[in-house]
Amino acid sequence: MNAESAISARGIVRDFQAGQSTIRVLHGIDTDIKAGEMTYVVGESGSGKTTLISIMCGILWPTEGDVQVFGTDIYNLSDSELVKFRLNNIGFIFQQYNLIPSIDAAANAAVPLIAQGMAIGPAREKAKELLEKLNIGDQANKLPNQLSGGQQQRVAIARALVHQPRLVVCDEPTAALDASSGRRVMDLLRDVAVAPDRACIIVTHDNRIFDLADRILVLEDGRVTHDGTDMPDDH
Ligand SMILES: Nc1ncnc2c1ncn2[C@@H]1O[C@H](COP(=O)(O)OP(=O)(O)OP(=O)(O)O)[C@@H](O)[C@H]1O
Repeated sequence: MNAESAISARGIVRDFQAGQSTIRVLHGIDTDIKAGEMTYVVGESGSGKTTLISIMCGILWPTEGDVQVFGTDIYNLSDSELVKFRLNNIGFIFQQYNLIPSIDAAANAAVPLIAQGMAIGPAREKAKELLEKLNIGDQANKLPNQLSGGQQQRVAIARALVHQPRLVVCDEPTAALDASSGRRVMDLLRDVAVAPDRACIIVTHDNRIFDLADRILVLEDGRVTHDGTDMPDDH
């Protein structure tokens, strides 16, 4: 692994069972995600983007291959070590927000801090600061089902960033948001997630934010076909 890599993925293969047959979704991916950068993963629907980022952030086991995150070989950890590693180092924003329905927005956003042992009062305060930055501070005491889709997404974003993880991994973080909320989310992601010892990976189809990428990986049928600072001409 080179010195500035946040993630080093080697020989990543992932198969899924579909009835009697096996489908190979990732075909031996070798890539490094650099620290200090916002890396986008783009590609057509079904090209394997969600599968790849799920493997990179320790929530989906590769069929073959190794992933190092900040020098830790995550799939060689025990289950409990991996849970702890994720809690301390990784923030996720997935398309399903997975908010806890029975607790309010501030408590949902505070979950990682509470899981790390912080008392509820200060954890809620920290969570509220992020909700303010995301322009939903006034929704802090509402339950998820009292919030719009875009507001729920911002609570999920606050939850992913509240413990200042070294790696933030996002699947379509701006999909449910209007242009100005989307920009605010991207600014916040850059503030929290882009630093010399941190990294951020974003899967997106949102061409309103393509200009914000430091680096773009294009996936086609489970292979990386472009790795550069700009979008390839045919996208
Ligand atoms: N749990 C699973 N079981 C079987 N097949 C799966 C599973 N998860 C993903 N796949 C298949 O793997 C392929 C890649 O899926 P993936 O979700 O990674 O693509 P994607 O590029 O993120 O797509 P999208 O942009 O639509 O979210 C698809 O053909 C999908 O049907």
